[in-house]
Amino acid sequence: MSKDLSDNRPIVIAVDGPAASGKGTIARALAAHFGLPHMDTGLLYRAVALNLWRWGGDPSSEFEALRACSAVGVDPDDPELRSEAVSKYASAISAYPSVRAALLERQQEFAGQPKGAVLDGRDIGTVIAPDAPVKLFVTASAEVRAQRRVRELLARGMPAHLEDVLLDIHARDDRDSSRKTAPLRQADGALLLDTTDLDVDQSIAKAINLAEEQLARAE
Ligand SMILES: Nc1ncnc2c1ncn2[C@@H]1O[C@H](COP(=O)(O)OP(=O)(O)O)[C@@H](O)[C@H]1O
Ligand SMILES: Nc1ccn([C@@H]2O[C@H](COP(=O)(O)OP(=O)(O)O)[C@@H](O)[C@H]2O)c(=O)n1
Repeated sequence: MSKDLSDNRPIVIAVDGPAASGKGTIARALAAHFGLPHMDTGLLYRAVALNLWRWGGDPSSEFEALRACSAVGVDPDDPELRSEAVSKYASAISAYPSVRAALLERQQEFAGQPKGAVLDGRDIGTVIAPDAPVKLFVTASAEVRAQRRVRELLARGMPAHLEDVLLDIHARDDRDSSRKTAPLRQADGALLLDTTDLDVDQSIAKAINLAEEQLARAE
C-alpha cells in the first residue's frame, strides 16, 4: 500500500549505487509510485563533462572542469551524455571538490521541495540528503552491470564492447569509491538492494517494499 501523502510531510528518497546497478530505473519507479519529482544527478556531472569535452578542455585540470560547470544545462535526450568518453570524463571531474560544490545547491534545492523528491547518484544519502527517511544502496555484480550497459548503449544506437565497458565500470567504481570528497559508499541507514539476480520488475517491487518499510519506521 502506498504512503498517505496527506500529512504533508516531505518524502525524500536517496538512491545511490555504482554504474548501471539499476538505480535510475528504481528511482524513476519510486518517483512514479509516490508521486514525487525525480532528479538523475549523474546527468549533472555528465553535462559538465560533455561541456568540457566539447570545448576540448582537459579533465585533469580542476580549473578547466570548474569552468565547465558555469551555466551548465542538461538535455537528457542528448545521446552524447551517455557515451563512454563522457562517462570517463564525468568520473574524473566529479572527484574535484570545487566541481561537487558547484553542483551541490542545485541538488539540495531539488531535494528540499515541499512534497519531497527522489534523487539518484553516488552521494545522495551521504552528502546531499543525509536526513532522507528513505535511503537505498543499489548494487549488482560488475559483470551483470556491464552487460546491462552494453545492451542499453546498443539499443541507443551507440557502439559498445563488453570488455571495454567492463574495464570502464571497474575503473569508475575504483575512482568513485576511493576519492576523498563524497566517495561512493552505502550511507548510514541505507538498505542494500542487490539486483544481480533480479529483473527490472522484481527490482522495482523490492525497492518499493523497502521504501515503504523505511517510511513506516520513520513515522
Ligand atoms: N534489474 C534489472 N535487470 C535488468 N536490466 C536492468 C535492471 N535494472 C536496470 N536495468 C537496465 O540496465 C540499464 C542501466 O540501468 P539504469 O537504471 O540506467 O542504471 P544506473 O542508473 O544505475 O546507471 C538500463 O538499460 C536498464 O533498463
Ligand atoms: N551524485 C553523483 C552522481 C554521479 N557522479 C559521477 O558521475 C559519473 C556518471 O554518473 P551516472 O550516475 O550518470 O553514471 P551511471 O551510474 O549511470 O553509469 C559517475 O561515474 C560518478 O563519478 C557523482 O560523482 N556523484
